[in-house]
Amino acid sequence: MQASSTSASKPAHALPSYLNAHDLGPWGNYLQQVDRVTPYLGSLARWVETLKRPKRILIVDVPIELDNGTIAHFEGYRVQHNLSRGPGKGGVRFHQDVTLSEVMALSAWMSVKNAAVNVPYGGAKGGIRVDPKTLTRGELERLTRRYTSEIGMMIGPSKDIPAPDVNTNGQIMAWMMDTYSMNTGATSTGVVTGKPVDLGGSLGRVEATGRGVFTVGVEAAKLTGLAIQGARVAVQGFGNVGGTAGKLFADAGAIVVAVQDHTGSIYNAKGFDVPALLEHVGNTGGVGGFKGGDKLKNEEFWGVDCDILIPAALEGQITAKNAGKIKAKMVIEGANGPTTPEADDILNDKGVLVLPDVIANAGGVTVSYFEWVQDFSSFFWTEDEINARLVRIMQEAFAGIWQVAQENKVSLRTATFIVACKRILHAREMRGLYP
Ligand SMILES: NC(=O)C1=CN([C@@H]2O[C@H](COP(=O)(O)OP(=O)(O)OC[C@H]3O[C@@H](n4cnc5c(N)ncnc54)[C@H](O)[C@@H]3O)[C@@H](O)[C@H]2O)C=CC1
Ligand SMILES: O=C(O)CCC(=O)C(=O)O
Repeated sequence: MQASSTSASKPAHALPSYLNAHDLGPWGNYLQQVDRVTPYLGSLARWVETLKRPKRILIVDVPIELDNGTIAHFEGYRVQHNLSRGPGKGGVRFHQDVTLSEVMALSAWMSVKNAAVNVPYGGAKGGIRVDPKTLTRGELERLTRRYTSEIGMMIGPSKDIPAPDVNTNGQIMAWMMDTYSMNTGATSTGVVTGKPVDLGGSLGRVEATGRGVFTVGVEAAKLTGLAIQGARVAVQGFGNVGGTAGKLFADAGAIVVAVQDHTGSIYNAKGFDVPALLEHVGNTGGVGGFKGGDKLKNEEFWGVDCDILIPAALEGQITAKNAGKIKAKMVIEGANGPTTPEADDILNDKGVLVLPDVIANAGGVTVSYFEWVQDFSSFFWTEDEINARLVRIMQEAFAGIWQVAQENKVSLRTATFIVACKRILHAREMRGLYP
């Protein structure tokens, strides 16, 4: 039977207007990545629309009293993109530029990442549109607690488990855990991960994302014949992820020649003293003003002569404008979504190997998974055990993705999406649609 003109003009998969546009910043970039994987999904392609719509979006008003007595209102979000493989999992970002499009994309990349390393989670992400550097400690605590109460209906150890992301850390997670526990009447350590070790946190979680970046970098270097000893490394973002990755590469004999963060860009052709740079960042809040190198213009950072480039700051940093300048042989995405689809194509055409976020920065959530498991059993592992398990999971996942990329002659990003999206959609298919 032929479709009627009404049903033909209104396809069953028409997207809600707020999800549709390819120019929706990070969410638009994510949609393009899904379009690229669809031809490789076989019969599961009929479920692909699932990936193009977040399951739940919560927008909350977060009012707090500032120290000066005024009431300030902040916009907060929690998005659960997909829950087919398990509870939602993903960090919380405090940043003045947070938008719904960004949180939607970050939650979707969590779904893909969690499936890529096969941890039993769906994908979620949260954020508050705030510059936390403008708040006092008391204001930050009140903001965190109010936000946690506002999203309380969505989170829980078996529902959705937040964790740290940009500008959030163990202290924020401790306040979130405490607020949720007070509201539910029972201490619930498993409601967030990335907590301080004394509150049910896991050894190794702080360094886990950077360690994962390093691990996949080493694996890819072995496969492509790039020597880590003496390799020149440039890092954008020298916080939790970039700082740890930079240190691990330096410890392995690489030289970190350029670093950029929100306070500026610096360069040292002989390589920075990375522990001294980390100490400077710890004391001053950024790399700007570090004496052990020369100042670099921010736009010059991308053209620095290096072998490995690690974007570890925010989305949309490598674009059609600067991708052509990149000299690195390998880009390891510590950040989520640092490369636009257009830049991806430019790098691919230049023969630059891109290790995509959805596998390269999966070390953090992998150790978050270990933390959650340890919290449930109240039995804690040694740091050596954690690091060994992390490295094994990252190596095995990366080897599988590498093979899929070779077999299908596709980029590592599309290969990671093939592996992950098949797992998500297979779970979706097996669960069925009706309650
Ligand atoms: N913390 C984690 O476990 C994970 C983080 N990620 C991703 O890694 C990236 C960095 O996160 P974290 O290191 O946790 O955050 P962080 O807050 O510790 O560090 C962020 C870094 O980005 C820099 N930055 C901010 N704006 C910048 C700008 N306009 N230009 C250059 N640098 C800028 C900051 O100066 C800082 O060095 C984010 O994309 C995050 O989503 C991914 C997986 C896990
Ligand atoms: O540790 C987690 O649960 C998630 C970390 C995160 O937000 C990410 O991988 O982007």
